[in-house]
Amino acid sequence: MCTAATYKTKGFYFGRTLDYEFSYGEEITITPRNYPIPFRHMGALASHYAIIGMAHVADNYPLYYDAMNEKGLGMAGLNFVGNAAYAEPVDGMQNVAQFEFIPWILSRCATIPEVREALARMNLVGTPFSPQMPAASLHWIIADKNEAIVVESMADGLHVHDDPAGVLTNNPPFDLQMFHLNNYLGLSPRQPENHFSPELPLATYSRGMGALGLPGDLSSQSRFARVAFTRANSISGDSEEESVSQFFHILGSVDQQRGCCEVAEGKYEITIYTSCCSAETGTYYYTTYENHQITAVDMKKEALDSDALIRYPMILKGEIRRQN
Ligand SMILES: C[C@H](CCC(=O)NCCS(=O)(=O)O)[C@H]1CC[C@H]2[C@@H]3[C@H](O)C[C@@H]4C[C@H](O)CC[C@]4(C)[C@H]3C[C@H](O)[C@]12C
Repeated sequence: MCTAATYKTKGFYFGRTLDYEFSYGEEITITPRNYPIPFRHMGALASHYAIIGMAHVADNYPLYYDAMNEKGLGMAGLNFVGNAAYAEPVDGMQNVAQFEFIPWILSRCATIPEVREALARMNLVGTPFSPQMPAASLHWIIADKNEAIVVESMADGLHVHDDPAGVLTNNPPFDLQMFHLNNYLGLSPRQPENHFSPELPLATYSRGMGALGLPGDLSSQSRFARVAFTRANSISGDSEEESVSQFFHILGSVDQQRGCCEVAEGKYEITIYTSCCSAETGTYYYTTYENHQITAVDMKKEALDSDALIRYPMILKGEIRRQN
């Protein structure tokens, strides 16, 4: 399972949890402006916006999971198993393989209106990266500081949904996830009043009862509701530190602990990493399952006009700061 979210203070923040039972060996990867990005059905793009994100690099190609470009546009791919369906290449369209979707969008678009235009001439195809790496079944959240959208390629075509909740998890399809939120419209961060029956002596006995009924399990539908509630009611200061700290708390509401989600005998899905990209500073912040210290890679400190990928392995292990 995975969860992605946006967050706005004075700045704009975008990130995700990557929940799975194993890792592909991902690294924080910067694609500088002059790295020629090859496209299977279109040739290479010689120069473009710089991109920072989490990627598995194979044959010197950045297979991004989530990323942001230097204009502050963010994009993440999340599992959409059983629902994702990709098209065959079509003449006269921009045929984009699903593993190219993040670089294709982030290399050329600065805003969501530009993304909508690009999507109108795109055909998302199932061309695999390699025989060992078949097309992943994904759907995507794309966001700038003003709005978020979700892109789902299904058997009946490409769907582009507005995402006013600013979150995405996995199944079911996005329109059903949004509809399901109606079940929770009575929840509130404030204490509830007795609407049950004036004839019964009902009263609150604890703080936090306004959100009683928010689902606590790890299913994607429950995580969608939980993270949407947490994000919508989040309050923090405007500084980068306060915003980033709050962002990790928002995604912390759907953190997956080892042991709670068994996917096969003795195999457990966990939150392998959590990320937060800052649009203003071009920084990729992350934590890992064993490293709760927020670690940062700042793309503006790199030679962004270069032509070679810049890679930072994740710092996987944290340290306990001892006070005595
Ligand atoms: C497994 C990851 C998604 C995690 C997730 O959503 N888990 C939820 C599980 S469930 O639905 O709730 O069961 C996805 C996100 C990005 C994916 C990777 C990226 O798409 C980049 C390449 C794409 C290639 O086609 C396949 C390998 C790959 C390297 C992908 C492997 C894998 O499918 C990743 C890592």
